[in-house]
Amino acid sequence: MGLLISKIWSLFGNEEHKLVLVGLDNAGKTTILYQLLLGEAVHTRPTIGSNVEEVVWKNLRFVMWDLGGQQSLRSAWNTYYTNSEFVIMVIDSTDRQRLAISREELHRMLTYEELSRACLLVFANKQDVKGSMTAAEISEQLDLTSIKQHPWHIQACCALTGEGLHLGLEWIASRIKKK
Ligand SMILES: Nc1nc2c(ncn2[C@@H]2O[C@H](COP(=O)(O)OP(=O)(O)OP(=O)(O)O)[C@@H](O)[C@H]2O)c(=O)[nH]1
Ligand SMILES: [Mg+2]
Repeated sequence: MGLLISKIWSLFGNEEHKLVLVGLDNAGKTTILYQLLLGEAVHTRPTIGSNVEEVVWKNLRFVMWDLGGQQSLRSAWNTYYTNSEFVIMVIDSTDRQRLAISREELHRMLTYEELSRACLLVFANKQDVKGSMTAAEISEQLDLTSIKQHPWHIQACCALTGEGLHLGLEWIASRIKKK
């Protein structure tokens, strides 16, 4: 009965979906969060701790946790994992040098029991910058095809204009429907 009620409840779009935005410092997580919330690029500062906002899109309600990506803050990411349905990893597509660090952080993160049922969306951000890596290149460097336990998807985007962000949300919505 409880399950039936929650299913009907979700049909009306009243269910909240928890997402965590992770990625190295300067990747563009906070810019993405506020672009989705406000439809504009805001001026950001490095996040110390986290930002949390409710983003309503179509008939879906997301609670988005944007976590600080500086090295000293990454060890605290796991304190946000409980009940997260989606992990959004944001990559600065201009930052070739630190892609290996992103790969390590990503694969370490996916070993957490709290995320065993989570889906992964990777945003290949900063596509407006000339010479930035393509989503295909990033996918290969992050070794995404080795991820078998989590549905995943990579989406090229530009947080400054918002281009690509809603395509990412479309994928998330498609995963919610499959649940
Ligand atoms: N050119 C370009 N710059 C971007 C884009 N997205 C974000 N930026 C810039 O990148 C810088 C860092 O953005 P933030 O959103 O603060 O990065 P963050 O991932 O939240 O960083 P931390 O909070 O330190 O983890 C800012 O100067 C943004 O304006 C993008 O798509 N293109
Ligand atoms: Mg930030």
